[in-house]
Amino acid sequence: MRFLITIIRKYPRRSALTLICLLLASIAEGIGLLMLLPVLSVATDDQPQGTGSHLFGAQQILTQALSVVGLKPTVGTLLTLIILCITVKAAFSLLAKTQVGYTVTHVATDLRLTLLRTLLAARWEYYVRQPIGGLANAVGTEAMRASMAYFEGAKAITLLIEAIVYAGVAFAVAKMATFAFLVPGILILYGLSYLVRKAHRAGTRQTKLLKSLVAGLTDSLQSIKPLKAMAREELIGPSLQSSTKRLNRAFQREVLSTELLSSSQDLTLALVVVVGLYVALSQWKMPLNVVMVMVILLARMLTFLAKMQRQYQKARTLESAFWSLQAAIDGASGDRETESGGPSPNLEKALRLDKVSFGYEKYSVLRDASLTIPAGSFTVIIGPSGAGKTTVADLLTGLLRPQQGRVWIDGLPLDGVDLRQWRRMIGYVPQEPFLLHDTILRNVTLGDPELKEADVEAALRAAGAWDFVAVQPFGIHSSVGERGTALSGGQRQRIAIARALVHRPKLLILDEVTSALDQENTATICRTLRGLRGRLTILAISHDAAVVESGDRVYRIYNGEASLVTNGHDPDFVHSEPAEQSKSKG
Ligand SMILES: Nc1ncnc2c1ncn2[C@@H]1O[C@H](COP(=O)(O)OP(=O)(O)OP(=O)(O)O)[C@@H](O)[C@H]1O
Repeated sequence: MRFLITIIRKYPRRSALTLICLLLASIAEGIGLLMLLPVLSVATDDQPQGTGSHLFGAQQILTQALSVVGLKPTVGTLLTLIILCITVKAAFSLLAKTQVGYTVTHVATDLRLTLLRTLLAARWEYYVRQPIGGLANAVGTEAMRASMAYFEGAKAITLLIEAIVYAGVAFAVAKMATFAFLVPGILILYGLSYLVRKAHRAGTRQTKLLKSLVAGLTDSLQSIKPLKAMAREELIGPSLQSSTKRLNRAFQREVLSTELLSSSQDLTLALVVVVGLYVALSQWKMPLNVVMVMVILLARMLTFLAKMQRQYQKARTLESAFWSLQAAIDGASGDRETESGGPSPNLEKALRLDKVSFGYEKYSVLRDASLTIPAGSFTVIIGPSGAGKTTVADLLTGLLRPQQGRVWIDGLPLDGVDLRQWRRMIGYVPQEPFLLHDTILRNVTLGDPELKEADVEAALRAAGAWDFVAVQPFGIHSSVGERGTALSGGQRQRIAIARALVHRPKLLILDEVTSALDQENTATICRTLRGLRGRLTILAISHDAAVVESGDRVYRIYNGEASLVTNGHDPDFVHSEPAEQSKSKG
């Protein structure tokens, strides 16, 4: 199984230790079982009759081995040795199982950590294409199922080793009988392997359905408020219910395959044992003590093989979760953001878009667009909806890369600077600010331990948020609720502005931040922004006349181009803004 080999390769030392322990445990068990032969011989006084006897080979080796260490093969000695073997087997089994258990937790944890690491290192375009619920499902459910697949697979290997050791011991006692049991047993298991494939297909289906169900549910719950307000929540019900029912059918198919395999094995392998017993006693006239030992050995060997097949079936059912998660990791690492590792920019002169062209697939958004944002200025970008204003901001932060042209920070091209350092200088407030289900304090600091409560208060005051924060039951320690639903839209926006300001950025980007604010709060924000002018560079995307009037440079994005509007204080310009949709086909 490819996925087991992949995991074994990933943890070579632990896997080797597990395999060695399993082998030693099985050998100890095999020796213990082999000692049953002389015990039975001594107890029944049925001594081997020369080299032709079934018992002779194995028993003679044992007797000789005992005499080497000065032991006589009495019942007492042999039983003591059997107990010793069982103890050794238990000790090695414990060690092996502990290693398997540790590896299981490592598999889940390492897969989660790898996915999280690659996700955080991925480019912005990657997230745009991903259903977020699918990624959450990968970190939660798929990592768990993948580690369980390894657990079941490791158990299958354990059982296979035990079956091989039993077969070896049985071979040492009676070759023909072992062969006669083994061949039909293996053929039967091979015949039943179609049930393993069926379970695998059911497991693959479950993995796909679980992913789409969680992705669908996450999407729906994120937009539950308008759906409930319009009494449309039942519209999302049918698709989620249908996925749940299909998932149930996939589970049923798995249960059916599992139970069919188990029952078919019980029936057919019991037949093999009964027929074998009959042939050994009546046809081959084997001595009773040999037959007793052989029945123990071969029945257990077949049981191990049957159990091994059932464990393998479980591993195959869960395996698809591992590949699905691995595909998510590969996808994210394929879209890894490249780090140029260049110099840190400073933004002392200007930020420039120089003849930049950018488009999404067939849509051309910007064509040869150029604009300059002088350091310390308050620049406003206006333009019709869909013109490409947010795209300009994304190009400046390096979230998107120009298909033609360049972005410059002073004299440095953006693709040649240390991108992380550049972004650390930016305070960004998106059009739809997100809040964590946490306190106001944590929403502002995002857990940055260097930020003190005094910094947070100052940022909240600058964002015009202090008035409402101060009257919250626990002040900055009050919770904002799920995605900030305990606050009004305008309050959420001001918390997001405080978050952007708290680390004292060099460039502040505000994307329609006053859209949910009343005149008074808009005026507060504008006052704050005017006060900040000169100390940092501000880029505001806005349709709001108050913001436009506060800016000292205004650019209009229209028809893929950026044109400098001479004066942001000219109210006529705002009102004469073209209303047409500017999205143009490339
Ligand atoms: N990930 C994407 N994939 C495909 N097209 C996109 C994507 N993001 C944006 N677009 C398209 O690019 C164009 C510019 O989008 P952008 O968000 O920059 O516009 P905008 O001027 O900020 O609009 P608004 O004022 O409505 O926010 C739009 O036509 C939009 O549909």
